[in-house]
Amino acid sequence: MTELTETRLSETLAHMRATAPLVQNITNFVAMNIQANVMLAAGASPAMVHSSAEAAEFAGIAQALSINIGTADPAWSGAMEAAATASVAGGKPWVLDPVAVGATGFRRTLGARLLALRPSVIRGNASEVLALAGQLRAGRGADAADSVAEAEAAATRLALQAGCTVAVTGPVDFVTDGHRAARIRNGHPMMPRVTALGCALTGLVAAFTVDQDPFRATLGALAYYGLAGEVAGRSAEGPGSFQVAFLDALHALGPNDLTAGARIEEIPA
Ligand SMILES: Nc1ncnc2c1ncn2[C@@H]1O[C@H](COP(=O)(O)OP(=O)(O)OP(=O)(O)O)[C@@H](O)[C@H]1O
Ligand SMILES: Cc1ncsc1CCO
Ligand SMILES: [Mg+2]
Repeated sequence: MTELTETRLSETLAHMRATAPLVQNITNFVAMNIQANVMLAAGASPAMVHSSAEAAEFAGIAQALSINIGTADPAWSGAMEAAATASVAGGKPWVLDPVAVGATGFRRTLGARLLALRPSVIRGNASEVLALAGQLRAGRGADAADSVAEAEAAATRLALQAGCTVAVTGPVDFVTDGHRAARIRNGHPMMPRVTALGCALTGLVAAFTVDQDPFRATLGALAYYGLAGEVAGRSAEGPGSFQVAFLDALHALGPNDLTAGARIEEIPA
């Protein structure tokens, strides 16, 4: 049994639930509420702490950190860098969500500065991963304008250059640490119709990385998330009821459901 079988990946959810990790999130104004609710429904303990007065200090307390540049400004960017630095100094994982990183000079500079602070995982859509890897892409604001397949090579290069795991999400997700790679075929087309579900996933990935191999933890988090989307999609009548059903599904699903429902395609090295 390889380390990427559905059964082994379901252990990453069991571990996250048993740990209920305290995760600091420096996220955007749009995502704050849904991200905290997603993380609570999944079994993690989120704290939204972004002030430069306390972000670095709190990173010393939290078990993991997620940083999202969706609505960053110069006051926040200093807190982001200080928190990431403290997290790395404490030997803890941190996860970067480079929202619309190709859109403006401010985002490109901030993205590069955060990348230099050695995230454990980068989670973005195809346009964001292409832009962060140096292939300039505007995306459409926070939404992807490129396919996941187009970003796979850039993701692999970025993972090797930055020494981290890179997750590209979309209709099919791609995850690599530069040496191992896999695709995840779970998910539902309603997911990009609800704002900030990608941002919320980034916080969840941070929770999964606590005391777990970042590559396997990311795969487990993405398969679980996509499966919850499938369950929600069965009863939802539109984006509004989907969001409610999605939180319920995150709460209801367990490791055995992941073993039964995860659709992972391991890509030979
Ligand atoms: N068309 C789709 N079909 C199935 N699942 C999808 C689809 N698009 C996105 N997803 C899933 O939605 C989740 C969020 O990924 P997405 O790529 O939409 O993030 P994002 O673009 O960063 O979102 P946001 O910026 O709004 O937070 C992932 O679990 C992904 O697998
Ligand atoms: C819509 C939006 N704008 C800035 S951040 C954000 C949330 C999705 O990334
Ligand atoms: Mg996003």
